[in-house]
Amino acid sequence: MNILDKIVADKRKEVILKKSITPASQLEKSVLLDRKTVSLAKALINSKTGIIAEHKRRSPSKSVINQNLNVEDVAKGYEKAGVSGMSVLTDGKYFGGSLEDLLFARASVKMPILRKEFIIDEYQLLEAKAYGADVILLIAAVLERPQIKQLSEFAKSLYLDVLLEVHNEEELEKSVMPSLDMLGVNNRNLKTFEVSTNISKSLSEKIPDEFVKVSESGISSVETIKDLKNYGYKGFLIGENFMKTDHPGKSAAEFIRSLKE
Ligand SMILES: O=P(O)(O)OC[C@@H](O)[C@@H](O)c1c[nH]c2ccccc12
Repeated sequence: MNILDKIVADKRKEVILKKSITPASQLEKSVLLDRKTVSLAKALINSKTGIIAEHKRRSPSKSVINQNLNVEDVAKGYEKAGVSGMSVLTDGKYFGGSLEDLLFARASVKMPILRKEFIIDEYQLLEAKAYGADVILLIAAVLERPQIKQLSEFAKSLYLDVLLEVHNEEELEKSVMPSLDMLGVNNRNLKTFEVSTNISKSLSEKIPDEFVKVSESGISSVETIKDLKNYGYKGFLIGENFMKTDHPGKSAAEFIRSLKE
């Protein structure tokens, strides 16, 4: 079994257990469920830089990245740096994140927040909204087209933006539908962890113009972003490059400063 299959198998068990503790009907009563969301897609269209900065403590590919930070400080630092949005990993077992991280990030900043999670069930979308997310991620590698349709339409009914992530042409072709807002190309293969920003370049022309294009993972230089902008990318998801430092907010601020030069 590859790592992605393992993560998803664990996620299915997790969702079943969570539903038995907190039923969906209870999540629907969350005070945050009526919250007005802010659109990441719109923020990216209106941004010169388009950085989406991630909170990620560890990952299966890198193990520990940074366990010493406070999510509220990271969120405030990113917002001060002028990023377009923040991504918060909520998977606990493989990424060391939690829904509490999402909630604390939400309480600290006004910018759009993405719940970075392996979504396989509508229940997780209710959770996303209930804990303060504005945007959800759907990963084409772990979903069939009918599920993508069902989950993205449910997300839209909650006024959440949808970022659909692909890694190859086949995933892109099976996924395109009107209920998506942004199409993300993951430069990292989630099964092998190989990283190459060339994947963003080669897939760019196959992404229909109505979707905001986002390039995800393995981005550590301003030059890479300047290059990817020529291929129509408006959003750039960066995790490790900021999180490996003692002050992710400060490194994001420096990064954005040099991107503007
Ligand atoms: O830390 P990086 O290489 O800058 O990558 C960030 C983000 O793209 C990555 O964490 C990610 C992209 N898609 C995912 C899906 C699940 C978990 C994590 C991810």
